[in-house]
Amino acid sequence: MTSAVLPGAPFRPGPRCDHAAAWQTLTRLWDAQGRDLDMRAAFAADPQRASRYTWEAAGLRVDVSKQRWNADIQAALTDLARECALEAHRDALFDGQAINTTEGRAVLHMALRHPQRWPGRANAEGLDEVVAVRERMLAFADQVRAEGSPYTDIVNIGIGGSDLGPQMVVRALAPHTDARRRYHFVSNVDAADLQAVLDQVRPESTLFIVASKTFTTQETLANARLAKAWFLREGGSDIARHFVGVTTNLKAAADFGVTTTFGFWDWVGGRYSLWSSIGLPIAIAIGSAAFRDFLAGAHAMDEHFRTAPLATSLPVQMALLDLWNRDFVGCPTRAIAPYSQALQRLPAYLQQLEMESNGKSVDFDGQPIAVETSPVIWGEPGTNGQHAFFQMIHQGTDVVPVEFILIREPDHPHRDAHDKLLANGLAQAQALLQGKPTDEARQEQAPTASRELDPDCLARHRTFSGNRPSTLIALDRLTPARLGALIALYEHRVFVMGSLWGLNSFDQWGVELGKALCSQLLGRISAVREGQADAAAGLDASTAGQLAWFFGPR
Ligand SMILES: O=P(O)(O)OC[C@H]1O[C@H](O)[C@H](O)[C@@H](O)[C@@H]1O
Repeated sequence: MTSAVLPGAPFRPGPRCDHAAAWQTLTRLWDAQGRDLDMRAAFAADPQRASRYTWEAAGLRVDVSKQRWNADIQAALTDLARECALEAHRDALFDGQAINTTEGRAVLHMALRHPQRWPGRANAEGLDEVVAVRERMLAFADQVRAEGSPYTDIVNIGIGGSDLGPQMVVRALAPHTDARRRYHFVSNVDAADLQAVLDQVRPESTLFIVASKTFTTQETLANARLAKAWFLREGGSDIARHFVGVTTNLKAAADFGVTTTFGFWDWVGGRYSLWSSIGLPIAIAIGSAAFRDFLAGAHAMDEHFRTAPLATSLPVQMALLDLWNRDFVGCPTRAIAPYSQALQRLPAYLQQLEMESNGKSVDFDGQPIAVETSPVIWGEPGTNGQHAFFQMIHQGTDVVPVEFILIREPDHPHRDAHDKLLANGLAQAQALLQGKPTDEARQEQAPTASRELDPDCLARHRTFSGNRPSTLIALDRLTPARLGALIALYEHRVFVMGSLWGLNSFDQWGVELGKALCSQLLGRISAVREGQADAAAGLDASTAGQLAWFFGPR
C-alpha cells in the first residue's frame, strides 16, 4: 500500500538538549547534588519520597523513587524538555507531520490503536482504510480460530519488527490464547530455525503468515520460499489457503504468490508495527475481542501522553530519567528484568525498539550529537538473571539501572511460587538501594573456606556499595490491555528520549551497509567456488582470508 504524507506544516525540531540553557543547570546540579546523591539519605530525609515518585497511568504503576534524582533535578529535567520544545514535537507527531525527516514520513502507529478513524489533522494516505483493514484482519483471525478450522499450527515468517513484537506478545499472553493451536516464529536466515518448525507441522493443518513491511527482506523471503517448497513437496495443494501475506508492498506479496494479504502503510515503522496487520498472529492467538483490549490499553497510554502535563507524564518523566542516567550518571547500559516468564521476550523486543530507534550519532540537521545516546538494552526474566549476571549489577564497576517489571496476580494457581517470585524482585531492588557496608560485612561469619583470609580483605569482597538505581513497573495482571499500555509507554518514552537528543528515532540507516555488503559477498562466494582468481579483489585481507577458508577448495 503506497502512502506519503500529504503536504502540511513542515516539521522543525526544537533545540537539542545539550544546546539548552537547562543543560547547564543540570550540569551544575550534577556537580552540586547528583554526583553524591545518596538515595538512602534521601529516603530518610523525605518520608513522602516513595509516594512522590510513584505514578500511575493507563493501569500501570511506576515507582521511580529508587533513582538518583531529587526534586531539583526533576524540575531541571522537566525544564529541559520544555526548552527543547518537546510538546511541539509531540503535537507534530500526533498531527501526522513528517517527523521522520530522512524518509519524509509521518509516524502514526497510534492511529492503528485508535478505536475510530484517526481524529487528528493528519492526512497521511491510508488513514481512511485503517478501520476497514483492521476489521478484515480480525474477521480472518476469528475464522482461523473458529470451530472446525483446519489450522493447528500458525507459523509467522518475519524478522525484526515483523517478528519480535508479535512473538513477544503471543508468548506474554499465552494464558489468554487458544490452546488448540501452536504458534511458531521463524526469523533467522539460518534454515535450522525454519527446519525445527517444519519438523513439527503438517501442510494440511498449517497456516504460514509471511510478514514483511517491505516484502524485500532477504531472510523472510528465503524462509518463505523454503516453506513454500516444503509445503508442495509434502503434498500441500492449496497455497492460497495456507499462505497469507502481511505487508505494505501488496505487489511483491502477489508476485510471491499469496492471494490473501493484509496491508498497512509506510507511516508505521517496522518496530512500531505490531498494532497493524503485523499483529495477525496475536489476533489469531487471543481473538478479536482481546486484540481490541490490547489496542485499547495502548490507546489509553496515547491519550495520557498526548494530554498530561510534562511534569506528570509517565513516558516523559521516565525518558528524562533515562537521559539523566545516560548523560549525567554515566550509565552505558540499562537492564530489563521482567519477573515474569511470560515476558521472556520483552528484553529482545525492547532492544530493537530502543537501540534501532535511538542508536544514532547525528541530529536532525546531520550534525554530530555531543552527548551519549541510546544505552545498550539487555536483560532476562527474573529470577534467572539473578543467578547469572546480577553479580555485576550489584558489585561491578558500571552502574546499571535495572527496570523491574512485577505482576501482582499470577495467571496460574501456584500462589506460593508467585510470592517467591515477587519477593525476589523486590529484594533485588532493595539490595541495590541499601547495599551492605564493609563494617556490616566484617561482622558476618565468614564462610569456612575463607577463614584463612585477612578479614578486612574478605569484608571488602562482601561489601555492596548500594545506592544503585532501579525502577519498578507494577501491573495488577498481565492482561492484553495492560500489555498494550506497557508497550505504548516504552514507545513514547523512546520518542521523548530521541526528541531530547535531537535525533530521528524513526529511521534505521545503520542496518543498510551490512545488507549491501552481504549481497556483494554472495556474488564473491559464487566466484570463489568457481575458482575465479580475482574473486576477493579489493577486499580487506581479513575478509578475503575468511572467504578462502569458508568457501575455497579444502
Ligand atoms: O518487515 P520487513 O520489511 O521485512 O523488515 C524487517 C526488519 O528489517 C530491517 O532491516 C529493519 O532494520 C527493521 O526495522 C525491520 O523491522
